[in-house]
Amino acid sequence: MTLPGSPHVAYRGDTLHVEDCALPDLAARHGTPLYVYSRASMLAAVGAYQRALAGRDHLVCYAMKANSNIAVLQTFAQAGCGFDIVSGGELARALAAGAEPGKIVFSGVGKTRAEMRQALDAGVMCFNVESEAELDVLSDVATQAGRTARISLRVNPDVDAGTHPYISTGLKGNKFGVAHADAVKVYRHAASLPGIEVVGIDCHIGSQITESTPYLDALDRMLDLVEAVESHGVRLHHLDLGGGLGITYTDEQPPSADVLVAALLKRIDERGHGHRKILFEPGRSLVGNAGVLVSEVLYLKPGEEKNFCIVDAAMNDLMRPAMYQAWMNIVACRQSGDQPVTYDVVGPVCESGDWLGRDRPLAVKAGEHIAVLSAGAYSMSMASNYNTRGRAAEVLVSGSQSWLIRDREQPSELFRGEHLVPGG
Ligand SMILES: Cc1ncc(COP(=O)(O)O)c(C=O)c1O
Ligand SMILES: N[C@@H](CCCC[NH3+])C(=O)O
Repeated sequence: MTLPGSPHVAYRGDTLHVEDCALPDLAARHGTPLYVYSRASMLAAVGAYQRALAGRDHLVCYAMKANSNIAVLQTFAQAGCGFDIVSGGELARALAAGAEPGKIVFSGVGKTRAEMRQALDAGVMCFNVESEAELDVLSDVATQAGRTARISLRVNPDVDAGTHPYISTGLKGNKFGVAHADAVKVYRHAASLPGIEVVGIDCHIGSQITESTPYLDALDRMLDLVEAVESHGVRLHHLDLGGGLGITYTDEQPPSADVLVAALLKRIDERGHGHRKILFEPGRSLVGNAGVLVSEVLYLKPGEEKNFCIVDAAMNDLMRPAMYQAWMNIVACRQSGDQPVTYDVVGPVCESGDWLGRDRPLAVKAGEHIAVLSAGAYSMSMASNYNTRGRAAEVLVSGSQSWLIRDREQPSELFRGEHLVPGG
């Protein structure tokens, strides 16, 4: 039976599989909560971008904040991707996974001097600079290091991405990027600074975007700027169109990556910019539908107003429902013929906000497993240790093969760096 999301996550008979691996078997082998990812799903997703960009100078930089397990990064590095990073920690992870430094772009509004130095020493392709103040500091750090920082400005195009306010980034009121109206001035300043080489322009308007129109509007605003900047003699070699393409959690129908990229390339060509290198920074659309979170049903608790299905995964494992009221599909790993009951699916954490799904029809018993679908992006990467809960294990699947790509965190690891005070 097919489910919304990835074709690689599907029922075979009554049992939910990721590719050829049955989820109850993986749960029995590795315990729960357990994240399971389909490699074929990730490769298909990145392939759609790459095919649409074939024949032109391009780079798909996976926005690794979506899912930063090093085996996931390795998968994308081997597929030819670069990476969009936002911290020194992400740089270290990307390099550990085999990323080519020359394919890394460094985004983020609050890069520290130490992170800038680390990235310069590694030889990243480009810093996506988000303010004039950051530009001055980067010039200083690069000059002191005797290096040149290649930069693009992240421009805030003031376009409404039509998504959740917490994940919209391209409006005037957002903290991200340089205001469109200031960009020419800031580019001219950049071009005058020692240790700085201007190489591109960048924009990222938000996440879980389900329409092409905001992208086309932002692109037009960017191309206007490119023309204005170049009229002042500052050359821009690449256009980085950011990430943000949405996925299907339930009934959303975002454009496919092929369709979106084709529409953007058409506009770029029509406006005479087809010679430029094109970058994208997709995160969610490469990994979101590739992952599931498998959890064991601990207790079924009938209530006066609600029935609760208490599972062993909680908001610390998967924060999206609590944080954004995000709706994520929850299904039984083994379908039974029993009549479904409507439950709030909740975890063991001591917060009323600790829920994974509300009012969900499920036919499950204690000891059986449920799976939260489309949990490959912003799920494990946002997990915390709240309530001193070790983070989940992770498994990568390819066909009938599976690899444990992250051990379950043990309680002793959680207070390893803490210290008792003397004489207490
Ligand atoms: C600068 C930047 N690039 C790329 C992304 C990836 O976004 P998404 O996962 O929605 O594709 C993000 C996160 O929204 C971002 O902040
Ligand atoms: N964490 C958000 C997306 C954030 C995008 C970060 N730039 C989500 O789960 O939807």
